[in-house]
Amino acid sequence: MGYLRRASNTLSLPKLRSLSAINRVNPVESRLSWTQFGWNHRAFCSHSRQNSKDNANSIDLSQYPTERIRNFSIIAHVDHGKSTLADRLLELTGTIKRGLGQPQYLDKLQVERERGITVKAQTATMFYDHKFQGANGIDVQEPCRFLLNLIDTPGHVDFSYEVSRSLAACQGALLVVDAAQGVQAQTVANFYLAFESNLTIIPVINKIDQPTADPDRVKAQLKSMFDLDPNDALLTSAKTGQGLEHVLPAVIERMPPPPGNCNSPLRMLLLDSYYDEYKGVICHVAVVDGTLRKGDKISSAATGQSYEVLDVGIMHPELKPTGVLLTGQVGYVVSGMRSTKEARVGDTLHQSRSIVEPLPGFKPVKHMVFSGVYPVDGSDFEALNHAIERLTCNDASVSVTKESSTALGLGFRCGFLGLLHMDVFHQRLEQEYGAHVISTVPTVPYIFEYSDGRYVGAVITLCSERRGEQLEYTFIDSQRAFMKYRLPLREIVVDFYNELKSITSGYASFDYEDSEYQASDLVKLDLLLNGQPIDAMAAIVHNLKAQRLGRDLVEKLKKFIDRQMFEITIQAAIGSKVVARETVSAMRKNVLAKCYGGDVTRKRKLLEKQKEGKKRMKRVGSVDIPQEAFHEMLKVS
Ligand SMILES: Nc1nc2c(ncn2[C@@H]2O[C@H](COP(=O)(O)OP(=O)(O)OP(=O)(O)O)[C@@H](O)[C@H]2O)c(=O)[nH]1
Repeated sequence: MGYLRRASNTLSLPKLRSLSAINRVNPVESRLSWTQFGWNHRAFCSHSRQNSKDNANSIDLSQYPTERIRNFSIIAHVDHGKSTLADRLLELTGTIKRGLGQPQYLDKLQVERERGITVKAQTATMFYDHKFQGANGIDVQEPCRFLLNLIDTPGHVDFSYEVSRSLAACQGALLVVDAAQGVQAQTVANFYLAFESNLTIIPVINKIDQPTADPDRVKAQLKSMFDLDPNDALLTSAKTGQGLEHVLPAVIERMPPPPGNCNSPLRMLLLDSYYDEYKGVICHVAVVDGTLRKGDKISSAATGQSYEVLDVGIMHPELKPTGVLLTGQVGYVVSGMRSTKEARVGDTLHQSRSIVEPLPGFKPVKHMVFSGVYPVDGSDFEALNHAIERLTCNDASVSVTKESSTALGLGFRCGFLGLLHMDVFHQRLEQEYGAHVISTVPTVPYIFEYSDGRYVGAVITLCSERRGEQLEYTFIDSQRAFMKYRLPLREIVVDFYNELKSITSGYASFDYEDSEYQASDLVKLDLLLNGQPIDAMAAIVHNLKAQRLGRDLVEKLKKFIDRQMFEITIQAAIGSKVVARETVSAMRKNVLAKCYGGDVTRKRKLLEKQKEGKKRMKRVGSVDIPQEAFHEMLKVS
């Protein structure tokens, strides 16, 4: 027999074989000190004296120094029997009474019971009497009582974040595998989570009562896939109780006690939290170093906020106040946190008076699915806000940001670990908080890459349109390019900078210095109103651009000139050659207004007279050009 314990995160599986051999120590000399606990192929243990008489009110945690504590998780693929096994262990230790407890006691949420799956990791503290025996069956010592913290974890991949957080509080894990189904996808994923967390892994082949059970095949799989010694596997049936008596002794003998220094200043890892109507935010914590007592002043390393410890205790399996939590123990703390935002999962809590190095915390969550959540009735937005805040206190793996939709009004954009996680979140919102929501079609995150990749393409186009000559083009780094151009000054003075900023979303910066005069094919472009040149609007332009510019100028000027009693022609010309022309038509005075009926020749006479008058005005008339027209004309380049 042996156990698998990883010494470093970089260790490869084949190397583990020799490591497990190194870790085997002679058990005969063992006393109550983990460093002396050993393991022998023939060693066995006296199993439980049940502790059903354990009186919660008299729990004295000072009886349990770290060497008498074991923190372990149960991990497995979906439905391989974790929760059932957890129930049996709670019964075996008298933590819950047989038959009186509901099946899957630790699956407390309605959604868990309805769906028959675990979605929240749950912790329960058990007490168990154990005595070590030597190879010859002689007791090595008197039985002594151990404090065991069991964490039941979800099996579905969507909730693996719960598993990884739970493992942070453990030193060992029971890897449960269905004796008929063998190793499955989540068995592998969870094994590696535990392996990378440096945990001692004990394989438990469960459901051996099934007719199709084939424990030998599963043992071979465990050996070939994880290099776990087949002799280490425990064979159990959580249904019939077969083999269960070996589970807790194996936990005590093979798993190490929590590390940590009881004389160091307090450091606690915030594992989970939830909101209780009466007590406020209840935090689940693992005390890594030092001691926590009711009445202590503690601070959060993340927010710097301070709190007074109002209540402290263990989950046995319901909240049991103990007034203290010692190094290595897992329990709950009520500290008057008002908002769930204050209880940050992965945060380090410490005594306010001491300065400590924060614990590493947890890896950030990677959201895979996003969906909008809106109240069915828009006026319920605040109530939904409240419900989501409460629920995310208990499910830190959901990301929430406010958003608004034209059709649905104010709501939230939530990120989930998968579709089942999203579904469970919606169901919990409804069942636990009575919130009726509309959720939008789930979507996954995308990264957009614009087809031209960078802004440089647009900048090159702009510069060549402005008759630029490229002198230099280099990349400063993967994000930034440097370009040097020789550009005609006329092309950049007016709006080049604005255009550059606009096509690069403001990222490009621009500087220029004077270069010497250059020979160029230039012409003078005149603007004429009714044949008369307007000096102030004449421009020197490049010959190739003259016609287009002429057209632009003429069209633009037309917009600024009001209609008058005579027709106005606007022309652009290079010398005597007109390159563009527009006409502002005349306003027509109704000279026939007073002619009711009457002779048609009289009407014609009046119209002819009007035409003559207009010709005269056109010749002598002057056109008003507003000041802004001059300004705007400059912008046409
Ligand atoms: N025959 C047999 N059935 C078992 C045994 N252990 C558990 N089951 C059944 O297997 C099913 C799944 O058990 P659970 O304990 O809910 O499995 P789980 O691994 O906690 O499931 P998730 O929390 O969803 O991952 C239930 O119907 C149990 O009654 C066993 O030893 N033998």
